[in-house]
Parts: sequence; C-alpha cells; structure tokens
Amino acid sequence: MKVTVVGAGAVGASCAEYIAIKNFASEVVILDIKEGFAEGKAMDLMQCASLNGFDTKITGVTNDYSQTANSDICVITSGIPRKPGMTREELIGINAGIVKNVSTSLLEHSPNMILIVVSNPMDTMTYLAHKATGMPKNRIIGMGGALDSARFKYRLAEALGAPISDVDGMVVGGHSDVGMVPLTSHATRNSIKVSEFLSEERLEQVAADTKVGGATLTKLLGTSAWYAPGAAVSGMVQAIACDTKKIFPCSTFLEGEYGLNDICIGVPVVLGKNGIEKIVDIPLSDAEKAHMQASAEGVTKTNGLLDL
Ligand SMILES: NC(=O)c1ccc[n+]([C@@H]2O[C@H](COP(=O)([O-])OP(=O)(O)OC[C@H]3O[C@@H](n4cnc5c(N)ncnc54)[C@H](O)[C@@H]3O)[C@@H](O)[C@H]2O)c1
Ligand SMILES: O=C(O)C[C@H](O)C(=O)O
Repeated sequence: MKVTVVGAGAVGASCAEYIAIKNFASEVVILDIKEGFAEGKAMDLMQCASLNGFDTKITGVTNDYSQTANSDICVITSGIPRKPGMTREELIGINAGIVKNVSTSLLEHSPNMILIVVSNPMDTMTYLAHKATGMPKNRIIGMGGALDSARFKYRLAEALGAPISDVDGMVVGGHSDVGMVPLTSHATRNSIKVSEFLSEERLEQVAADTKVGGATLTKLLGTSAWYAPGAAVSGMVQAIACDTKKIFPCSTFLEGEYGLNDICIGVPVVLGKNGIEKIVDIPLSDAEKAHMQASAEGVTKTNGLLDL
C-alpha cells in the first residue's frame, strides 16, 4: 500500500506521522514544492521508526511527481492555512490554483488513486478536484466531517463530564464556521440520547462551540490546527487501505442524495477499498434539514468563485 501526501507542512506531516505509527502502509511519499522541506520532514519521521516501532518507509521529494507513481491513496494538504480572523473561504484565491495543479499531476502518475482533499475551503476544493480530474466520484473524498465530529465528541464529553469513549456523534454539512451541521438529535452517551442528560441550551452551546472549533484553535495557535486534522485523515486512509467499511462523514459529490445536486458536501459514507462505497441517507430533523440546505447554499456560492 503506497500513500502520497502532498504538502509537508503542519497537516501533511502530522498525517504522515499517524499513518506510519499505525503501521498499515508499506510506503508513504511526502511531496512539497519548497526545496528540501519534504526530504527533511521524511528523514525526521524515519528517525522515529525505531522509537515508535513502525516499518513504513517514508520518503520526501521536492515537486517530483514521478516518485508518487502508482500510489493507491493520495492526500492533498498543500496550500495556505488561515490566520486568526479569516474564514476558510478567503483561502480560495491561492488554494484553488494549487489544488487544481496538484490533483491533475497526481492523476498523471497514479491513474487508479483514491484522492483525499484536505486543503481549504475543503468542500469547494473537493468539487474542484472532481471537475479538474474527471475521476469517478467514489474516488474523490473531502476530509472535514471526521475532524468536526471529533470536535463535537470532545465538546459533548466536556459538557457531559463523561469520557470521550462513551460519546458518539456526527457533524455533516459544509466544513465552514457557519455551514457545519452537528447532528445533536443523533448524538448518544453509551446509546442513550444526550438530550437525556443535557438541556437544550447546553446542547446549543456544544453545537456552537463545535462549529467554531477550527477558528478557536486558529486564534490560539496563530495558524490552523494540525494534530486532529492529521489524525482524521489517517483514520480515513486506514479505513480505505484496510477495507474496514467504517462510516465517516465525508465531503462527496451528491446526485440527489439529501435533496442536493452538483455539490460536494459532508454526509455519512462507508469507506472501503473502493473509496466511498455507499452514501448513507439518514433521516434528519426539520431543523437539521433546513441547516443542511443553508449549508449547501453557502458551499454553492463559494463554488461559484471557481474558474472551471
Ligand atoms: N479539511 C480540514 O479539516 C483541514 C484541517 C486543517 C487544515 N486544513 C487546510 O490544509 C491546508 C494546509 O494546512 P497546513 O497547516 O498544513 O499549512 P502549512 O503552511 O503548514 O503547509 C502547507 C504546505 O503546502 C506546501 N505547498 C504549497 N503549494 C504547494 C504546491 N503547489 N505543491 C506542493 N506543496 C505545496 C507548502 O510549501 C507548505 O509546506 C490549508 O489549506 C488548511 O486550511 C484543512
Ligand atoms: O480551521 C481551519 O482553517 C483549518 C481546518 O479547517 C480546521 O477545521 O481545523
């Protein structure tokens, strides 16, 4: 199993590290445009191998796509992150050109790859990769919901005073400060609905804190987060590589599901060796349906800024 990660920055390196530590891939190639940067990150990570007990071979390359040839899974993390006070959508001007270029270069050398898009604004970048490469929709997957759901579970556990392992919950919709749809009505603590433990007001606060999860960290860190994003990507890569059929909320091209068309947005999907193996249609409450519709309108507006 060969995995390529484009972008050796904060998220790309974190993702490569988690993939290596989980020890399911034979090879990880990290590619960056900055001379020597990916080579340095790869060498540093390889020097963790004996300490952390993994056999994955990690190599770094400067913009040489021939080294990514025949990758099974490719991850795009290249592009600029936001600074405090910015929205993800403001990154489109620079990141669209990068994602278009990177996705087509990857496809030239790995025609059968499954592509995971991380760069922001992620739903629009996933849509762009779809249009730029013409790849089948099951092989282009945007990462956002897996991270947002991890943040939702963190906030729920905090409010419940419960261990995170006791909590389950999912966030669908667009990966943006306003577009996320935390599915509070489906969230549980050890199969008991969280509404049995928390007031409506407290649950609204949990949802609000979840939606600004990325912005909160960006304010604290001065740039956007990387540990949980890297862990979220590595979980998705593992599900595909090991054909686990686990369900993750992912951004995927919709053709009528959830009443939406010609858009990539977060919905629950089954991940396996073919990428997105099934889009899972779950019943939403009226309020969740309305949030999903508004979220889709926001993503469509951002998609309209693309030069396709
Ligand atoms: N979808 C999500 O949930 C999620 C989570 C975290 C970050 N992000 C996004 O991921 C992106 C990366 O974030 P980061 O914190 O790692 O940024 P970073 O600045 O640390 O790393 C980005 C890397 O991309 C490289 N790069 C730029 N153009 C390139 C190109 N054409 N080819 C190859 N490499 C190129 C840069 O040299 C840099 O090393 C940002 O757009 C950020 O908003 C998304
Ligand atoms: O917040 C960001 O800009 C980065 C990422 O999308 C995140 O949610 O951490």
